[in-house]
Amino acid sequence: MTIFPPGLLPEGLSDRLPPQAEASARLARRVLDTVATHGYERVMPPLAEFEETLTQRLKSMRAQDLLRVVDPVSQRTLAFRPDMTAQAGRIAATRLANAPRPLRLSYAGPVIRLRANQLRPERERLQVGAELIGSDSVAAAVEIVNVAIEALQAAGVTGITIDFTLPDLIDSLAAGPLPLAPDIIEAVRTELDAKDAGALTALGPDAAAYLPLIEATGPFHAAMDRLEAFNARIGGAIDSRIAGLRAIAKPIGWDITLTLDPTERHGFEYQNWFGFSIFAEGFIGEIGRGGSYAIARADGTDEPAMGFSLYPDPLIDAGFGGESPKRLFLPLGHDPVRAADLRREGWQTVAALSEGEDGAAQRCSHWLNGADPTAY
Ligand SMILES: N[C@@H](Cc1c[nH]c[nH+]1)C(=O)O
Repeated sequence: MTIFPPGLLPEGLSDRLPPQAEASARLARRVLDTVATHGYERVMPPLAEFEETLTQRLKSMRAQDLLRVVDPVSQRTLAFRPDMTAQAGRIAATRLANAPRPLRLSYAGPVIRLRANQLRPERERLQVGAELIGSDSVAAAVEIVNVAIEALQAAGVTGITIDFTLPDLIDSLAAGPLPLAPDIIEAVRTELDAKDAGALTALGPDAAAYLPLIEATGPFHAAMDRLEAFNARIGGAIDSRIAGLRAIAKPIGWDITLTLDPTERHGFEYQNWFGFSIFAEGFIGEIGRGGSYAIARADGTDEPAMGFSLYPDPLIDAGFGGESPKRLFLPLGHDPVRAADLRREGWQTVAALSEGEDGAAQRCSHWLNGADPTAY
């Protein structure tokens, strides 16, 4: 039998220790508090569900991304949640089906994926987010993007970039003004993703019609001009998308960098007309994502929704959410009434249990010297 070293954890799973564990909770709290000021109310779905209920609700949530286990009790396959958006959708479609719309829900908790991605080796990540259920309008997008920005700013994040995308653009163009044979749609998507103009042209004239989309990428205003030129060439087929993007961008503060990548689809498996990625200066990869999507109702119809999720772990690693608490050592024989007063004033106290303990070694900045906290 293999003996496991007691400190060994499965690949991609790890502990958060002091002080990061507290920083993580604090950061989640700040985001939840910010979204609460905009009317979003918290739900706490379970860590695992029946695999079917997770995959059914959101179109194209792929079963192969899920970490699954067979439940000995129900004999059914359970899956750890990879994304709480699907669970908020399930709650909205079932237990809160009759709650008035729009329904504003928020959530925070760990999510688990089968495989880590190249940028981050963790399979478990903290996800904090908000979902606006009942609308996927431009007004809903404006609210969601701005609430996401405000939540990050409340957490102390600066240098924010929002990258807009139109996740179902290729599908809708292919079904309308720029027809593509079904067997080349995927190849067109791949080459647009790779921004490989040569390979796109090589797929034939139908595919080459999509070339201008490669150019319509980059800083928002310049990229939008190129997207508009493309739109003019296809008879205004994406007028409403363009108007929508412009309206969403308009109220965003000058301190936020806006970019456009209309064909970006990485991470947008279920979003439809609108998607966005959030980046922060100094961090590789996105720290959040959001967009519009459809939730399947029990009667088979769809309900529109819009939301965002943040993945704050890289921020926590970088020290966001950290605060140096005022930590006070209480020597043996201290005055407990005074200590209680000081706790009410915001001190964290560490009481000696035996003679000869060292408060500084307990990471205390001060010790209680009579009635006065005294710095070490
Ligand atoms: N949950 C999605 C983002 C999202 C929230 N709501 C809509 N989209 C993600 O993590 O990629």
